[in-house]
Amino acid sequence: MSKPIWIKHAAQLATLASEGKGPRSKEAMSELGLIEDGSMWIEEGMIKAVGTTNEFEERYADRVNEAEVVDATDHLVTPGLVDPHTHVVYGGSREREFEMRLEGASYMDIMNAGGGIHATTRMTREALEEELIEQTTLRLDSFLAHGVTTVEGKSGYGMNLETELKQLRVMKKLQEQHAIDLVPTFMGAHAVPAEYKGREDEFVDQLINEMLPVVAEEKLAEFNDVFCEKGVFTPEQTERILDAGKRFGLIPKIHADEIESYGGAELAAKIGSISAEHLLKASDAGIKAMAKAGTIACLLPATALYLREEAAAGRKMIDEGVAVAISTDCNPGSSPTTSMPLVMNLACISMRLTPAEALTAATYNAACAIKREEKVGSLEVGKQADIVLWNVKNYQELQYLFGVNHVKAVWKKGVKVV
Ligand SMILES: N=CN[C@@H](CCC(=O)O)C(=O)O
Ligand SMILES: [Zn+2]
Repeated sequence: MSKPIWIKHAAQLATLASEGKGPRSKEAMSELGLIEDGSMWIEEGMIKAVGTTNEFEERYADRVNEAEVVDATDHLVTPGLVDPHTHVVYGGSREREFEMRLEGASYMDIMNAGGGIHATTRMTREALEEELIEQTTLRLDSFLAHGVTTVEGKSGYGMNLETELKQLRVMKKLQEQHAIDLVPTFMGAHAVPAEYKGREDEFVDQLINEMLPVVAEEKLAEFNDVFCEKGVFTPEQTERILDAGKRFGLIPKIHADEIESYGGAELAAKIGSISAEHLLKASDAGIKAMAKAGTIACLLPATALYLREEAAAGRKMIDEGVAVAISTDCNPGSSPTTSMPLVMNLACISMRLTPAEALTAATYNAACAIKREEKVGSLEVGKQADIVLWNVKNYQELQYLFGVNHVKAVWKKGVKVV
């Protein structure tokens, strides 16, 4: 049995204590449950107590010798960050497209010419399972180094049964092998594969009748996501796919209104999608509908920056009552990054979230977007000891000193991994 850990004298402990209340919106996004000169007691991978160091000196006076003591003087301590939207399992890379976009080509031009998602699909179909495991492990290591302890991952670079299953099985294996918790999403509807060009509805039928049943039968995914975008899947096709997924117990998510305003936010609200992703071009009516339905907005400011597009209206969404989460969108085309700290910085700079809101969006609300709020996303008794010790004194400094990785140490389920 490992020693208990006592993290003491934290300059600031941002607990995000939420008492299971569910996604935070409006003012609740600013409530970080701060404790100054904070302490935490960790045992068997779980958080056993959270409070001030003063309280702990008395409470644990007779156990201090058995514990490993971590002095967090002058350091901020937060929950492990949660990334609720990634495409982390893929083959190959697309640096040439980066150059092409700088030369003037658009994301959709490249995709329609057989590049983009189609290029990664070809490379992922060709890759051996072991190669995908090796490449994805490096990305997950990098996530951990940036303070991220839980990552959602999507399939969607197969778009045939064989490769979709290969991606999902890679995630299952990595969930067993890697310290990070991986949450799997089926995204067979990421694009219409080249071999189905002009026969889009046939592909939707295949997805519903042949892929979804196997994914569900093998319990390889918890969520079902669709790229609802002009020229990809229509709102009607999206609804059919997500409805079918629901019948197999898969929870809907939608890539909505990324490139054009297409009714994606409205659809997410209408069908009870847990979240809608991107939302760069979401309409005002869509934002209002999401607030009313309690749909979480999963915003991806690094993607907007990388595509040189204006970021989503994060400030407005919060003011309208939408619960906002943020994510890297880690993928080989529109956001090849694993840095959630950078994403928090960008959430402030390009979407005008406050530093406190950005931290909530990257922890508790992110956990809610992947239904992990009972285990991670806040520092509360009974939760997993997923904890980050930062080289800054407070949460404002974390967002202010931007573009730098301030991680000093990371514990995953009570084990020091960084
Ligand atoms: N927009 C759709 N899917 C991904 C990008 C995938 C890719 O370009 O490979 C996204 O969320 O940004
Ligand atoms: Zn995505």
